[in-house]
Amino acid sequence: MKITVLGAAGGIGQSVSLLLKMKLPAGFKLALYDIAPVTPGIGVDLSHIPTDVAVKGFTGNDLPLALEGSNVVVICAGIARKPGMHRSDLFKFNAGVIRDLIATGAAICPNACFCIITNPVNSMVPVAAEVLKKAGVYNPQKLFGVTMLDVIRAETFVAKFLDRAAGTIRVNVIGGHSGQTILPVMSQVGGFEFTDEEAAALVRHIQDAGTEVVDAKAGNGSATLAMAAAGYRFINAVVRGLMDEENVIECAYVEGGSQHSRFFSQPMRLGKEGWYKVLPYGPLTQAEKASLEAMLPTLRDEIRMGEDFILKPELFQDQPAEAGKAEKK
Ligand SMILES: NC(=O)C1=CN([C@@H]2O[C@H](COP(=O)(O)OP(=O)(O)OC[C@H]3O[C@@H](n4cnc5c(N)ncnc54)[C@H](O)[C@@H]3O)[C@@H](O)[C@H]2O)C=CC1
Ligand SMILES: O=C([O-])CC(=O)C(=O)O
Repeated sequence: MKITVLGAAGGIGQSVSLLLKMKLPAGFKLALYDIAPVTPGIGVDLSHIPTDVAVKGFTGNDLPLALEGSNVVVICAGIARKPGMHRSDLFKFNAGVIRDLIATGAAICPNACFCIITNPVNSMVPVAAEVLKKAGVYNPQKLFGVTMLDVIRAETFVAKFLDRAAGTIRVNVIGGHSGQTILPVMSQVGGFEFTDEEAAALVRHIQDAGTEVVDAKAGNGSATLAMAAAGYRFINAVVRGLMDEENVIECAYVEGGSQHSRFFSQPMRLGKEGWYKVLPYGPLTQAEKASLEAMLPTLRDEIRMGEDFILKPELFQDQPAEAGKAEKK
C-alpha cells in the first residue's frame, strides 16, 4: 500500500511523515511531496530510520510521481493561521492549493482515499469534492476532512478533568472544524454525567484550543505536533479499514447523507472502500441540540463558499488571498 503526504515539508507534514515511517506496517511505501526544495532531502533523512517502509521525497514537477499508485493521499499543504486570524482567512490561498493538488490526484490516483487536513476544513472538503466531481471521479466514501484533532483534544481534556488515565476516554465530536461548528458530544461520554456548566467549559476549551496554540506560538504557526498525532491516528484507521480490519470507527467530516448539512463530521465505520456507514452519536441534550442548531448557518455558509470557489470562480477574483479577521469563538 502507498501513502502520499502533500505539504510534507511543513510542520504537520514532517511530523506526520515521521510517525508514518515509524509505524506503518512493513512493505508500505511513503511518498512525500512539497513545493519546498528540501523535500527530497526529508525523504533521504527519514530513509535512515530502520523500518521496512520505503520512503521517497519529491518536489517541483514531480507531483504525479509522488501520487502514482497511491492508496491514501494526505493533504496538509497550504498556509496556517497567525494570531488574530480566523481559519476562514486562509480560504482563498488554500482553496487554490487544494483545487490544484486534487485535480492532479483525480488524474493520477482517482481511486485513492483523500484526507484533507488543510484549513479551513469545512470549506476545503467541498472544494475537493467539486474538483473530483468535475473530473468524473468523485466517490464520497473516499473523501475525508480530518477533524481528529478535535477528538484527541476532547479525549485529553475530559480525561484530565475526570482524573482518568490518558487514552481511556472516547468522545465523538460532530459538526465541522472551526469555532462553534466543533461540537463535542459530552452527554455521551461513558460513565460520567457533566453538569451543564462543566460541559460548557470543556466544550469552550476544545473549540478554542486551536486559537490557544496559535496565540502561544506567537506568530510562528498553529498546531503541528498534536495534529500529526491526530493525523496518524486517522490515517492508520483509514489504512486498517482498507486492509479489511473489522470495527474500525473514527469521526471525520464527509458527505454522508447527514440531515444537517451536505458535509458533517460524525462517527463512521471504515472499510475496504473508505467509510461505508455513518453511525449515530446518541441522543443530544437540549443544550447540545441548541448548539447544533446554532452552528448550522455557519457550517452551511462555509460549505457553500467551497462549492462556489469551483462552480462560480468569478465570485472570488477580486478578493485578496489572505485577510486578517479575529477568530470567532
Ligand atoms: N485539520 C486540522 O485540525 C488542522 C489543520 N491545520 C492546517 O494544516 C495546514 C498546514 O499547517 P502547517 O503544517 O502548520 O503549515 P506549514 O506552513 O508548516 O506547512 C505547509 C506546507 O505546505 C507547503 N505547500 C504550500 N503550497 C503547496 C503546494 N501547492 N503543494 C505542495 N505543498 C505546498 C509549504 O511549502 C509548507 O511546507 C494549514 O492550513 C493549517 O491551518 C493545522 C492544524 C490542525
Ligand atoms: O487553529 C488552527 O488554525 C489550526 C487548527 O485547525 C487547530 O489547531 O485546530
